[in-house]
Amino acid sequence: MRGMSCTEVLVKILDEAASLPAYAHPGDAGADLVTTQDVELAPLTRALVPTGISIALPDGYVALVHPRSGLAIKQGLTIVNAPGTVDAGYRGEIKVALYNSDPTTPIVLRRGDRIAQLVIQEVTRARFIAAQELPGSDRGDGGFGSSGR
Ligand SMILES: O=c1ccn([C@H]2C[C@H](O)[C@@H](COP(=O)(O)OP(=O)(O)OP(=O)(O)O)O2)c(=O)[nH]1
Ligand SMILES: [Mg+2]
Repeated sequence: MRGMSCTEVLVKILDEAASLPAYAHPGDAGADLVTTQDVELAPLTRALVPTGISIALPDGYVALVHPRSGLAIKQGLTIVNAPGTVDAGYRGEIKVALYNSDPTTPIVLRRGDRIAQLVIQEVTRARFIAAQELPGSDRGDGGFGSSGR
């Protein structure tokens, strides 16, 4: 069986509460990110939360900031712009736009809590070419439920 490929990514730690993104299990796609701030999210509010790291991705890669499903299901914690896009050239601190989707219960996060996960992926860039006509396809312009439930 083919193993998962592995790419070196330089990480700068910016805060004492931060650490290298960590995979909980061998084979995991998502490496957990922590918050370096205490955060209290009132119901139906959002906040941009620092992770205490910046990274240098090789060209041709992207880091996607995904929610953690446990926090999402148990507390309603999600990410407004999920998945967040960290461009290869970005050298600033990675931040997470957290959202408390629960209508009644605040969410309390403590410095060092794992709040999101980073998925590293190879990407293709397009050379966009303006065209008057597009080649036909089986789907055509059907979408938005056109195939039925
Ligand atoms: O969840 C996220 C999303 C983005 N970023 C950082 C890295 C990314 O490279 C940069 C810009 O993100 P994006 O392109 O999504 O935001 P924008 O609103 O288009 O801003 P910009 O004009 O800076 O591209 O912000 C994060 O730290 N976390
Ligand atoms: Mg942008």
